[in-house]
Amino acid sequence: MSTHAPVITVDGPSGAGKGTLCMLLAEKLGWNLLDSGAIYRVLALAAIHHGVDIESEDALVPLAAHLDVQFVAEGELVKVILEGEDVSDTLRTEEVGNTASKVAALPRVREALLRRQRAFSEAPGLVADGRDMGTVVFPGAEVKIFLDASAEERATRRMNQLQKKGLDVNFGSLLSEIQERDYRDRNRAVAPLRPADDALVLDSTELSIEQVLEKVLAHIDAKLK
Ligand SMILES: Nc1ncnc2c1ncn2[C@@H]1O[C@H](COP(=O)(O)OP(=O)(O)OP(=O)(O)O)[C@@H](O)[C@H]1O
Ligand SMILES: Nc1ccn([C@@H]2O[C@H](COP(=O)(O)O)[C@@H](O)[C@H]2O)c(=O)n1
Repeated sequence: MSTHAPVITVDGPSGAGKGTLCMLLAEKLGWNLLDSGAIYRVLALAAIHHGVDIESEDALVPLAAHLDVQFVAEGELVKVILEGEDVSDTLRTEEVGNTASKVAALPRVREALLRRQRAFSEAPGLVADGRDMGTVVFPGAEVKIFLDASAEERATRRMNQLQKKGLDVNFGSLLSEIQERDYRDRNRAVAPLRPADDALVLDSTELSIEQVLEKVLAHIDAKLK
């Protein structure tokens, strides 16, 4: 017998702080966590490794359907293992993010990844991070958040994040990569990035991580009580 597990969805553009918020929520509630972007990134990386044409939906669908990927929790971090190899760091590069957004625009690829994402919904509950969590993957979710921030603020956050890792980055190119990815994600024909009709839309441009968490927890309390 399957039991219903509650779901909180957090959608929004790249660098808005979804991953950070979802990790804190999952930790606080003791719920499962789905980083759906990581699944699209893994597919992009698998396509690169296997020399699969990222514009060929026919070639990508079987790869998506049979992705050999494991998410292994290690303390606060989640290691991503693709075909036996730890790809956690490679996965986070802007190049892989950009390729992911290209493969994510293909309808049959998205369809092939749906079941894998829905399988994360298990007791006691799920916090799901992505672009179409509230609109397509979990339309019946109990709580839906759409987290936004200006492109300039998101590029600044990404630059600080990469600089902390010791990487040399250029603000202008980061900003144009973010804008290019936003445009593709918002304008694709299938599952475009947009807030669900019943989502709380939160602009975090002027908010700290703690302020975002406080507002979201108050909304969750109100919705789940
Ligand atoms: N409200 C905030 N204020 C300042 N920095 C923030 C805020 N929220 C998140 N950050 C920082 O911004 C960076 C990007 O955040 P995060 O990875 O959570 O974004 P994301 O929306 O999940 O991006 P992506 O969709 O590309 O994975 C991180 O370094 C994080 O610490
Ligand atoms: N539900 C989702 C999640 C992600 N994508 C696409 O993957 C790209 C990478 O996502 P990150 O969250 O890891 O940055 C993103 O730009 C989207 O194109 C998606 O389509 N649906």
